[in-house]
Amino acid sequence: MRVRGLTKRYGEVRAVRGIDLSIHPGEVYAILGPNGAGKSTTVEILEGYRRRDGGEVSVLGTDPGRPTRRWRSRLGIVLQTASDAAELTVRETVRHFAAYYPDPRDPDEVLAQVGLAGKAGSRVRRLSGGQRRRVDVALGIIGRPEILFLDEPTTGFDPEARRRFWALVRSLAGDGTTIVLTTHYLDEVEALADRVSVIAAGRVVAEGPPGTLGGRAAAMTEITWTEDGAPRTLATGDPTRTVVELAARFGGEIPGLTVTRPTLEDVYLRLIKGVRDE
Ligand SMILES: Nc1ncnc2c1ncn2[C@@H]1O[C@H](COP(=O)(O)OP(=O)(O)OP(=O)(O)O)[C@@H](O)[C@H]1O
Repeated sequence: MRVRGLTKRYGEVRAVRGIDLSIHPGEVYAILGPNGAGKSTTVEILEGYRRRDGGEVSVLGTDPGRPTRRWRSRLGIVLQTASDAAELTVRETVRHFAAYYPDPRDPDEVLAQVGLAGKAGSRVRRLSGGQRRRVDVALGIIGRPEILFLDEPTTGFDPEARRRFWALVRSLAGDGTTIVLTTHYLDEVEALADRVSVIAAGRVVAEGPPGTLGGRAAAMTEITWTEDGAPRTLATGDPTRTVVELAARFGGEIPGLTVTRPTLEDVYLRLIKGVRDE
């Protein structure tokens, strides 16, 4: 999947201002960014649901601006808003959608994968918000997509459902499905993404694996300890040496020692700070 110089405006709003992305087959790729950054617009253009103003886009070798039915059947999409709940049961709904695809997965297997086997006979309308979201995910994967787009997929999930969902994403990626994930949960990015791009004000401000995003691996580590009854803090790019020196000074145990590396959240907040919507 390749995007070069993508632009999109809505009247006066320049929602996407020249985005480049390369997403490799089988990769879990996360897109992070504040509300209104242009993530959904970008993803909807990739999905063939929104027209772009400029730039080049290729998804599975096709320009999403000229989508074909066959091409659409190779994509799985879980939109941000939950699907309308009809009077159908969960199993009926999933079976109904399976019929649209040339080589669908088994509906009951998919329901088990998303943790809805016990609700297969319930009407979708009667499900809780998080359970309905799982129906959306089931519909996203029923067609055995080569690329799965997940737009804030775990909103409303309880912690156990999120973990289960993460395992599902890993297993889909393990089977070779490319996953494009937009989310506001940084732990989700850390748990799942091979690479992440941070979009702010319609541009990519950083890209890389979560562990090294924005120079995270080399960023300053904060070391705190207690000395003469008072807390001490030191920021260092060489934490091991600092700890060794402190240990030598104290002749062993360092009182109250903590070593804190910057979290993905620290790095993310630094990256988007000061990006102006000019
Ligand atoms: N259909 C539309 N008509 C007019 N403006 C729009 C439309 N869709 C989005 N926008 C504007 O474009 C900008 C980018 O919106 P977009 O939905 O792509 O952001 P986002 O990064 O997905 O945000 P969120 O995290 O809130 O989902 C925002 O300023 C938004 O108000």
